[in-house]
Amino acid sequence: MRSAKDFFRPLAVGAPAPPREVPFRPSRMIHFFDPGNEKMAAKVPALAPQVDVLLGNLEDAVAADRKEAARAGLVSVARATDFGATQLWTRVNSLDSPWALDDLVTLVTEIGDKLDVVMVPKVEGAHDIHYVDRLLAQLEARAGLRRPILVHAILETAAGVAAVEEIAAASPRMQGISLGPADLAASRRMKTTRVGGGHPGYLVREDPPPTFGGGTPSDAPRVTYQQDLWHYTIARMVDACAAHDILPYYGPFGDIQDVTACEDQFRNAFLLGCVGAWSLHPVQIDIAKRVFSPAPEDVAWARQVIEAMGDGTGAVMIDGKMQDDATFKQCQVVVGLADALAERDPQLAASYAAADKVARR
Ligand SMILES: CC(=O)SCCNC(=O)CCNC(=O)[C@H](O)C(C)(C)COP(=O)(O)OP(=O)(O)OC[C@H]1O[C@@H](n2cnc3c(N)ncnc32)[C@H](O)[C@@H]1OP(=O)(O)O
Ligand SMILES: O=CC(=O)O
Ligand SMILES: [Mg+2]
Repeated sequence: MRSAKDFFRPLAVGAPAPPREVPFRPSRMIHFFDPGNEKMAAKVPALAPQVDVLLGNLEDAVAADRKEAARAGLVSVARATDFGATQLWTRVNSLDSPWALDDLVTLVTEIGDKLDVVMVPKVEGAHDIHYVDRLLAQLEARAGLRRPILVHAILETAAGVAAVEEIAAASPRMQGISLGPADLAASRRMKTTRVGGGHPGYLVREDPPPTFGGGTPSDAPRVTYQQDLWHYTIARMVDACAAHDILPYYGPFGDIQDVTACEDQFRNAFLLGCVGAWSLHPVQIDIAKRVFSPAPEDVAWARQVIEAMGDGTGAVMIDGKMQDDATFKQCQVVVGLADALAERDPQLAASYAAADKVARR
């Protein structure tokens, strides 16, 4: 067992020191592109200023005979592009595939200085993170990197969900976790055929009207409510991430044309504590930006509560609602996120300032 003191020592001689905390950088959308698809890769320089994170995907959705081309494509697009403040991530192939080792060796060696985060799919337990952790340290030392590359796990196997707390705690490199609803559905043997979102068959139905005195049951229609297939897993992932000070994300929403349901899925994740989601297609970028930035009127309200609460203790009434230490802390979360995002997004900063002005009238 590693001692607590070892935790922050490099795992290879000459590797950079592991991070002590996850630096806050906006990551409202992790935008996926296939670096082996020349048309898509050509859009990367123009996409960079529009997104928080660009992710060169090497795993699922890249055909087996295109794996090498995707890896080589990512090396050339990373070398040729100035990403500015936008983060560059990659999703490597899963650790049980024949490509994962070459993905890590090539990418850290060739473009390690540009890579912020490596997303690891199908993580089943802390042992998977330990493997990547040590390998990254060796490769960083060999490449002479000064900054450690962070690790992001996808929660998309039943074993991974059962071990989510130990995965979150497995390394100081852990940056966050994304829900992978498509693979998770397969791993759990769910009977869906979708990438995220709900299912009309997963519902509750209101009771039939009571038949007092043994009358004939009514055949009047009964309202049904579609339920959220992902609530349990997202909530569990959020708790594991919050407990270990790393960041939770919703993953992919595959029905690209259903922008309304995509927005709903993203918003549910945001309200439950997630900081971002994946965008698979350009149309999902603005949805994520809108949803994962606190709404200007909510920020203005939160500032009002913080101001009224003074040192954050006690209780006050605002507009008929009781506020106390706990709502003060919730409001600090909202304002803290808004301020951090506004620092890098002038348009958002302006909309927060405008809402604040209206609220103070
Ligand atoms: C379960 C999981 O693992 S999810 C993660 C893995 N999946 C992915 O990464 C999928 C990424 N996305 C894609 O591959 C594509 O968006 C697809 C296949 C879903 C749809 O692609 P298309 O059929 O080309 O979509 P569409 O015709 O609407 O594209 C419009 C334009 O946007 C471009 N585009 C589409 N997706 C992207 C993207 N992710 N990034 C950049 N540009 C894109 C297309 O190249 C096209 O460009 P053009 O107008 O110059 O021709
Ligand atoms: O990789 C993502 C998923 O949903 O599977
Ligand atoms: Mg998957």
